[in-house]
This record gives sequence, C-alpha cells and structure tokens, in this order.
Amino acid sequence: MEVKNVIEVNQSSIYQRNHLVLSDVNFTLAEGEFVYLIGKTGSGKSSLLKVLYGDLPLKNGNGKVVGMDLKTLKTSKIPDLRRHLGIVFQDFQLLTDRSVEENLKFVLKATGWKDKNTIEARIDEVLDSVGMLSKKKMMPFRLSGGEQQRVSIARALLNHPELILADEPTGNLDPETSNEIMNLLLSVSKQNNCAVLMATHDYDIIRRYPARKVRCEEGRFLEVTEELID
Ligand SMILES: Nc1ncnc2c1ncn2[C@@H]1O[C@H](COP(=O)(O)OP(=O)(O)OP(=O)(O)O)[C@@H](O)[C@H]1O
Repeated sequence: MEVKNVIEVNQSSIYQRNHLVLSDVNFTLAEGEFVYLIGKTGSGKSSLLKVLYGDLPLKNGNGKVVGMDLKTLKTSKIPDLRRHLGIVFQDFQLLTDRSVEENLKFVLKATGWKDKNTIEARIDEVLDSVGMLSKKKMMPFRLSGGEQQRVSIARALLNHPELILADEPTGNLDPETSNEIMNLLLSVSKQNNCAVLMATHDYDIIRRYPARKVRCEEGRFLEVTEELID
C-alpha cells in the first residue's frame, strides 16, 4: 500500500516578516508518524509550525499539509486547513469564560457542525478518549495543567485530524504529568492513525519516548541521525 504524506516541504525558507529564521527546509511526515521537532529557544520551531498551520506565509519552495498547497493557500482557505489539523499549545489556550463542554462545542460550531445530538455525541467521545468525560461541565480554571492539556488534546481531535501539530505541549507541566500527556499523545496518534509533529526541548521526554527527530539549528533544518543528543 502506498504511504501518504501529511506534510511535504521542499526547499523552503521560513521567515518572520523579513527575518530569515530557517533556510533549505526539506521535510516529509508520513500518515500516522510521530516526530519530534527539537532545537534551542529561538531556533525556529514555532515559526515552522506556524507556517504549517497557515499562521505565517510560505515564501519560497513548496509545501503541502494534509494535501493542501501552502504556497497558493488563500486566507479564506485557512479555516479549511485548520479543520484537518489539530493544534496543541504549551499554554493550552482554552477559552476561560466557558466550560470544557462549551469550549469543544465552540470549535465544532465554528467548523460547520449543526446537529445538536451529533455535536453532543462527538464531545463525549473525545472527552472519553482523553479520560476527561467526568469533567465536562467544569470551567478550565478549576482544572490542573495536565487536565487542561487533556482537554486541549480532545479539542484537537474533534474533526478527526490526520495531523496534530503540538508546540511544547509538556512545557508547562511537571515531569510526571508530562509523561501522562506523552502517553496520551502517543496513544491517540496510534488509535486514530494521526501523525504528530511535536516541538520540544525536553530531552528527558525524547529519551523516554524515542521517535524520529528533526532539529532546527543555526538557521538550518536537519534530520537527526545520531543516537546521542545533547
Ligand atoms: N513575531 C515575530 N516577529 C519577528 N521575529 C520573530 C517573531 N517571532 C519570533 N521571531 C524570531 O524568529 C526566530 C525564531 O523564533 P521561534 O519562536 O520560531 O523559535 P522557537 O524555536 O519556537 O523558540 P521557543 O522555544 O522559544 O518558542 C527568533 O529569532 C525570534 O526572535
């Protein structure tokens, strides 16, 4: 069977306005694959992820994410791209003025879901898959960091994404909770055949959960081949 790629980037440079952050980026991510994006603070991990979810333009080279061409992506098509992606942030980014359930409902309605029963069933399904069904009515500020991250992973799963982009998802969590979130990310990736590109500089996590690694370093983007990483 032919393997489908959910990310294909060729000969691209990543810019923040006119500042060149990364050049000569060549990268493919196959469906269902889990890959770490590593590199020091300021090396360009977030900038690359932003290009992949349409928050920064792809200025040169070619890029495709979940089959959509980043080079010709019109602003009006960005919601379409995001519908096929799940995005998980370090600071969870839940809406603070509404419950867990309402956070998820907001996303479903914004992405075109209409039927009340279908919406409720999908919310229960994703919350159950991250072990948060019993916290459905809670406000985010009453949840621990780990629980908030679980909800944000549930939110990422709502539209059956082929790809999750996770920017330092364990960055605000203690080591034990980080391990729980890693186990969850790995299991949802496997269960849903959903690829994950996870930016991190947490080397304990990388050692504990080995996977393919790519690195941003001094303006370049490299595949990491050595076993030992600093
Ligand atoms: N909005 C912006 N405007 C201009 N330059 C920016 C902007 N955001 C980031 N940069 C610059 O782009 C470079 C890459 O930053 P980026 O946030 O992608 O790195 P990172 O590897 O994700 O770091 P961190 O782990 O701190 O998030 C840095 O030199 C940064 O100063």
